[in-house]
Amino acid sequence: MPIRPRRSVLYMPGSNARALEKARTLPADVVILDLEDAVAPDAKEIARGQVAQAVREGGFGPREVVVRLNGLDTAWGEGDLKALAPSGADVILLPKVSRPEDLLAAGKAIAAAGAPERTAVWAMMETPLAMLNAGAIAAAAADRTTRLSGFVMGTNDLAKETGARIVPGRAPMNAWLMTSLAAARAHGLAILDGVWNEIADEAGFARECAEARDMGFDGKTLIHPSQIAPCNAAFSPAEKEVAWARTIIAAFDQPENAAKGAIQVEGRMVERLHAEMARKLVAIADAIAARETAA
Ligand SMILES: CC(C)(COP(=O)(O)OP(=O)(O)OC[C@H]1O[C@@H](n2cnc3c(N)ncnc32)[C@H](O)[C@@H]1OP(=O)(O)O)[C@@H](O)C(=O)NCCC(=O)NCCSC(=O)C[C@H](O)C(=O)O
Ligand SMILES: [Mg+2]
Repeated sequence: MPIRPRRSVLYMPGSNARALEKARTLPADVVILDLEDAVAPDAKEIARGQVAQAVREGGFGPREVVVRLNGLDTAWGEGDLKALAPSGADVILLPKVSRPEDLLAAGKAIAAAGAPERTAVWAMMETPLAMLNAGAIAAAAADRTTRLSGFVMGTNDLAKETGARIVPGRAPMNAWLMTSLAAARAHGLAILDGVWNEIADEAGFARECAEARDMGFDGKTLIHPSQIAPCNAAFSPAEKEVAWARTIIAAFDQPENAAKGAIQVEGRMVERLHAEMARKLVAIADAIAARETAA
């Protein structure tokens, strides 16, 4: 699979026509057109129609287009599936996945509703059961009928369902975040951090982006356009990091190092696993550069 930057992942309510229009021009790497919790029950049908039309019309350029459906066990799930599965969205995001069986059933329903093969599935990790089943849910990716290729943390629902508070540093949630992350990586999935609700608290947001990057998330889900630029900055490798990665790669490419497992570069011990990490970092930096020159 080609490496895609997924630094900034902006939710927008499917009922908000202005936001859907703006999605085509904002510098987010991924847009999530939401039919679930951002949309009031009275607006569900309008939102479904608007999102289906927006995805069909296209015009999102390099942005990955994700549609979040209502739960397939809700009054709107089946209608959402019929309208959105064949739309050509890059990803269908399923809310409140709690067990691997949820993904197996959804995969069948998505195929039956006419989704093209290229449409992938991401799972919202946002229930207490999902935290207990994270490894088994991620392992469902081995069954290709699930189409599973990513996790999205739902920290608002986790707070609601567990009573854990969302506090600076997120100590009450760190075990869940890191367990979900390990589960995702064990099975080759992308994983995105939850949202920061305090739109006006820019310093707090920057701190949480840096934490999420250091924890290993690919990017962070967002709720407002003002969060895109700082999020992109936090999840882009710094020039110094890219230069160091290139130095490591070049060092291992030297003929005298061809048979060595560990070498010294500029006073530091570097192993072949560091060269692998360096290649990944350079690939993501190149993908970001390509994204930023695109529309
Ligand atoms: C939070 C908001 C309701 C705030 O809206 P508003 O007060 O209208 O914001 P502004 O006046 O500052 O808007 C300025 C302009 O930006 C556009 N805008 C705002 N938000 C978005 C957006 N998300 N995407 C695209 N464009 C957006 C406005 O239209 C204005 O445009 P212009 O007319 O040109 O000036 C609102 O930001 C919002 O609805 N945010 C998204 C909420 C959402 O999607 N929530 C669901 C996901 S969060 C979640 O719960 C995740 C998970 O499930 C969990 O459990 O944790
Ligand atoms: Mg949620």
